[in-house]
Amino acid sequence: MRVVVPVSGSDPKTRLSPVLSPDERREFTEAMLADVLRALDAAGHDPEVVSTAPIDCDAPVTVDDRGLDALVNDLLSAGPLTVVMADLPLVTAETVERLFAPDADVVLAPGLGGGTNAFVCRHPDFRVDYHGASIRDHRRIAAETGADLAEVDSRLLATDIDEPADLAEVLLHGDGAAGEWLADAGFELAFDGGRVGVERE
Ligand SMILES: Nc1nc2c(ncn2[C@@H]2O[C@H](COP(=O)(O)OP(=O)(O)OP(=O)(O)O)[C@@H](O)[C@H]2O)c(=O)[nH]1
Ligand SMILES: C[C@H](OP(=O)(O)O)C(=O)O
Repeated sequence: MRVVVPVSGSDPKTRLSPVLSPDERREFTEAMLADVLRALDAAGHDPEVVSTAPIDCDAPVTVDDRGLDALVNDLLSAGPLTVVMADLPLVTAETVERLFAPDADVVLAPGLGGGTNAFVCRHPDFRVDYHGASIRDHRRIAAETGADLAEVDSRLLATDIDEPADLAEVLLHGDGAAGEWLADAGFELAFDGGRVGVERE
């Protein structure tokens, strides 16, 4: 099965702009991507990266500036496909194996906040509609196409790093390149009585 990791390579992770400069957002994106590729590789897959701009990583890269829906739906029309987002630095080989375990036409991995962090598709008619609460749209599309559906209940796969507060999850649980990058950049956990946050030296 083809395993694709889409990456926004030119101006990634704009929601992290309050805490990271444009160059830092690109570097941090590469670090998260390295963690995702390492997990896929350790689970026995040969991931390909499709990025909107050239990006440094340990996998074949295709540069394609289409938006997510146009890109992924084109790939889906060519046959079975797995998509794993690039902003999931907590993903491990074991969680990747859980994504591939169900023998369903479509397997969805929901993300925090309503997105779809990964999917496996073995059905010819399933298509994606990202953004907004895409997990709901993808459940609906799977039902409309008659595909049988499974979902993976995994905190590690669900934790996409979108907003500054999400960086705490990487410092708390990440043991790869993204956590190392944040520590080198001076990020630390911050405790102020509510959920643990981050602060920068
Ligand atoms: N190839 C490709 N990948 C994309 C595109 N938009 C987002 N991605 C990737 O899809 C995943 C989920 O996207 P988002 O969480 O919105 O990431 P983002 O676009 O870098 O972040 P924001 O600018 O904060 O929305 C990440 O792995 C992105 O790198 C796109 O237009 N093309
Ligand atoms: C691409 C989008 O990502 P989010 O913005 O939810 O992280 C989605 O999963 O629909």
